[in-house]
Amino acid sequence: MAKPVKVAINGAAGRMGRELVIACLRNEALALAAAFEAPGSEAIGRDAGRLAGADDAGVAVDSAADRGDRDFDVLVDFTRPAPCVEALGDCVAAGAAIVIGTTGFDDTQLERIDAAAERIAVVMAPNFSAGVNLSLKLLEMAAKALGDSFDIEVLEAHHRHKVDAPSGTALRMGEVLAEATGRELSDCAVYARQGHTGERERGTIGFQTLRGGDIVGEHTVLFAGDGERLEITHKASSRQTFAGGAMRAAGWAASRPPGRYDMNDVLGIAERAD
Ligand SMILES: NC(=O)C1=CN([C@@H]2O[C@H](COP(=O)(O)OP(=O)(O)OC[C@H]3O[C@@H](n4cnc5c(N)ncnc54)[C@H](OP(=O)(O)O)[C@@H]3O)[C@@H](O)[C@H]2O)C=CC1
Ligand SMILES: O=C(O)C1=N[C@H](C(=O)O)C[C@H](O)C1
Repeated sequence: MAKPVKVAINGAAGRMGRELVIACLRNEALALAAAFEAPGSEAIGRDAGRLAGADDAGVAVDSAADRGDRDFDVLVDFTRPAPCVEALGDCVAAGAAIVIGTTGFDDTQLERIDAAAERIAVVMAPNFSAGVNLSLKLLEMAAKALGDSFDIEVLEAHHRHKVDAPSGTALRMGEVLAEATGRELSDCAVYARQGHTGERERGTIGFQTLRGGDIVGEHTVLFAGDGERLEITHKASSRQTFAGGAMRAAGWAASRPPGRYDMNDVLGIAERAD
């Protein structure tokens, strides 16, 4: 049997971090090798499995400042843009791959990720669920088929703790929709409406953001035409769907050459639908 892939989890005490620890412990092809938290976090020193509500994992949470001293094949990061970018240097130095689930990066941070992908395998996706990644293909097909006679709106809803808006998934959906209809998202996105807005401008893609309670993550793309409308919806009801997908990506990434990959590469549905 092949040796298990050594996985480290950055942000191990977070909402996703705890789910990632559980998903890693459940996956026989993977071994939890390390877990990191922000320097000064009260989670440091605690067992990562216990912290996640599972059995003892035999892995104590370390400070991210000590990451360079630990041995792992893949780092899985669901934190914030700044700590994620900070972790890239350690991954490059160790020759380890990175799986990035964090969302909300600015252009400079994205350039740092692209630069790291020249040295190591980087799998980055704003959503690691199989359903959302399949929906990106469906959206591409629908946008191409319906053309600009249908108005497109992207609606997303998340829990009250989410700090970035629109969600990374909604923005990715917007990019796919814009590309499928020969546009740049930056030229056609409308992120807010208030007051006397005038009529809806043809060819724009609107985004609506809802925040509240414990909503795990819901996305709907509305294609509104004359006399009919099509809605494509994905609803996540458990963070394990993201965590399981991220662990699948970690196992896949460990043996990949340097490059920037996404979840459709992992799932083997990377070709664009024509
Ligand atoms: N791609 C996908 O499928 C999904 C992506 N996400 C994304 O994942 C990210 C995290 O979401 P969520 O788990 O809800 O957020 P949380 O705030 O619950 O978790 C983030 C964790 O990262 C920790 N952290 C902060 N700084 C560092 C550091 N320097 N080193 C290591 N860890 C650090 C935080 O610690 P502290 O609280 O002490 O600051 C916290 O424990 C978000 O960007 C979200 O959009 C979420 C779900 C699915
Ligand atoms: O912050 C979250 O929780 C989520 N974030 C991701 C995003 O921004 O798209 C994915 C998921 O919907 C949950």
